[in-house]
Amino acid sequence: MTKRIPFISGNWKMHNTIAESKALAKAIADCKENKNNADIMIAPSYTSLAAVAEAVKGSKVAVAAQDVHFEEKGAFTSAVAPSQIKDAGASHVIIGHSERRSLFGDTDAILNKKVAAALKHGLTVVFCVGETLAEREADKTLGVIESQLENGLKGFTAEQLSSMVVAYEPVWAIGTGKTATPEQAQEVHASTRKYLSSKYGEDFASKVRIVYGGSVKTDNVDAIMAQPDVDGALVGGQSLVAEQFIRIINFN
Ligand SMILES: O=C[C@H](O)COP(=O)(O)O
Repeated sequence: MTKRIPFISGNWKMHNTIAESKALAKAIADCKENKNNADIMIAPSYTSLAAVAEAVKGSKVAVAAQDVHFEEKGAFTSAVAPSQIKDAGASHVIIGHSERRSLFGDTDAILNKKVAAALKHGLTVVFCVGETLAEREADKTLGVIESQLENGLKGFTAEQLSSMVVAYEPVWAIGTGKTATPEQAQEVHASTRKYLSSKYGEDFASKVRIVYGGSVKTDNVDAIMAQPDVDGALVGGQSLVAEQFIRIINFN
């Protein structure tokens, strides 16, 4: 079995001033404790991207934007282009977060264009999928996730997607304190890997990292990370406190 490097990421959402972001980023970058040798990524607000990229320079911490627009440049008030994200020092981008899907109208078709734009500029894509509570209760979870992957990633080859990370984030577990049980997470991760294998081949599926997000905390990360198909975490709330995020990076 391929050994996948754990991927522990923090999505700071709409939090922190530039000064606060710099301090948090520095505290994470300066911490030499990384016993799982995990890849680490943090996603500050656009306003803090450049300062955070500067603060973590030379460390193992990668910087991500929380979204990207698909156009190269032009009259798109408030949008940020992939080249601008790169220019600010980010190497990664989160695409398809459920808050983007539900609050800002990002459809599968829009997300597909965002993935294309990000890949064109060499950004590593963290592609988010996940079901709502109603969808889970209607037993539609696996179908919903397959359709988000199918439509969001339409047209790309395994080679193009080779650096992509998939984040499974059940919408009902985000910021609610409700976490999927390790078994629930494992079930979805395993079925997602199976789907990716049927689409992009076994080699791709054995290497792609599928991370879990949704109320990951210091007290549940160990059990979640113990699941064979869970390769990391996308952490919201607890990524805003250096001590907690560092504990999550150093899961047991
Ligand atoms: O991107 C992160 C997720 O939305 C999880 O957020 P949370 O850890 O606050 O539930």
